Amino acid sequence: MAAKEAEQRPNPTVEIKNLRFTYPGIDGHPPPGSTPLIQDFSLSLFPGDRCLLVGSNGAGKTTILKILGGKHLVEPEMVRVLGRSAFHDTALTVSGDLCYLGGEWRREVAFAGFEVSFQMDVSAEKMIFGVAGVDPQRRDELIKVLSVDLSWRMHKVSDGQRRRVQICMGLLKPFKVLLLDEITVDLDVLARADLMKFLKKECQECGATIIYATHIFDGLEDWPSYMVYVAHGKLQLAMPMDKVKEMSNLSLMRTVESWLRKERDEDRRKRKDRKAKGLSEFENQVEGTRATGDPVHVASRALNNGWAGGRMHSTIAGEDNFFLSSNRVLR
Ligand SMILES: Nc1ncnc2c1ncn2[C@@H]1O[C@H](COP(=O)(O)OP(=O)(O)OP(=O)(O)O)[C@@H](O)[C@H]1O
Repeated sequence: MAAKEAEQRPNPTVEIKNLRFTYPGIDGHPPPGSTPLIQDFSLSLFPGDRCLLVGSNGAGKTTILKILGGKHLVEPEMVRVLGRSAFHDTALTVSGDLCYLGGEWRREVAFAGFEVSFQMDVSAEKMIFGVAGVDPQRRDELIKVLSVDLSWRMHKVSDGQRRRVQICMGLLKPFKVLLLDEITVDLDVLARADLMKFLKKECQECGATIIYATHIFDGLEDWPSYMVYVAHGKLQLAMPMDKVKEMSNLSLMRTVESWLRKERDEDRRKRKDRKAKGLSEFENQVEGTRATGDPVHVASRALNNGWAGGRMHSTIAGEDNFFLSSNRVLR
């Protein structure tokens, strides 16, 4: 009976097993004596899951999404997306099956593949219809969902209007796994609600899996089917939304707020204890960087501890990085 049930269960679309990840220092290697930023992180998600990824600033959400999006190198068995290694199997992203819309995308989609800036004197129509191989029905639906006016000139629109065009373009190709790193910041309440409704439908009707990292919980009460809470690069909680609701009778925002408050109080207490013992207040500080190494993995530098020459983009915020940016969302 159990075997039959296991047989009927779909394969996970996202599978993370004991993930460890360390950002390299300036020499391309983790600073000696440091500890991994992401540790002991395991998670399985299935077709149809709408996962909300929450955690305080610096918890590791973006890092996890980028690893899933194949932007950082990790051991292939640690992260599987649609049964494949996102970093090694570039066909996953090229086909559109795996789609990452996050910080880099916000800056780069402006010219990546289209060779035009999102702030050029070009119409929204030209931008959107310039994407080849798209189902016209899906395109029409997205234009409607995001209320894009095709006559908008991209150099004259507001940040939110530009964002709508950008999101529309990002979603034109159907995806099986979508990774969203807070892309709705500039959207008005209506645009955001309609977009989240569209994304929910993609999961329910097409079996897509979405992981959405956000700090904005307005109107999200009934959106997620699954919650993941991460703190200091470690998984604190991963459970279906029904279970979260059983655990807490507070609103989604208040629930998350209570977790973060508890985490902050605990951090403060630890810092106070360390200070009282004459130790440095902050743990894991190596040469002023939070990017820390793993002595065990130093031996396996073939995997480069996350550094992928030529593929890992700079995440250093600065004017130079935003020259052709579609907006000014700095991370
Ligand atoms: N390229 C990098 N090199 C070294 N450390 C980095 C790099 N990018 C991020 N970090 C560090 O990794 C930690 C996790 O960052 P990450 O961006 O994943 O957090 P986050 O949970 O997405 O935060 P936020 O909610 O503020 O977006 C932070 O302490 C950050 O300083």
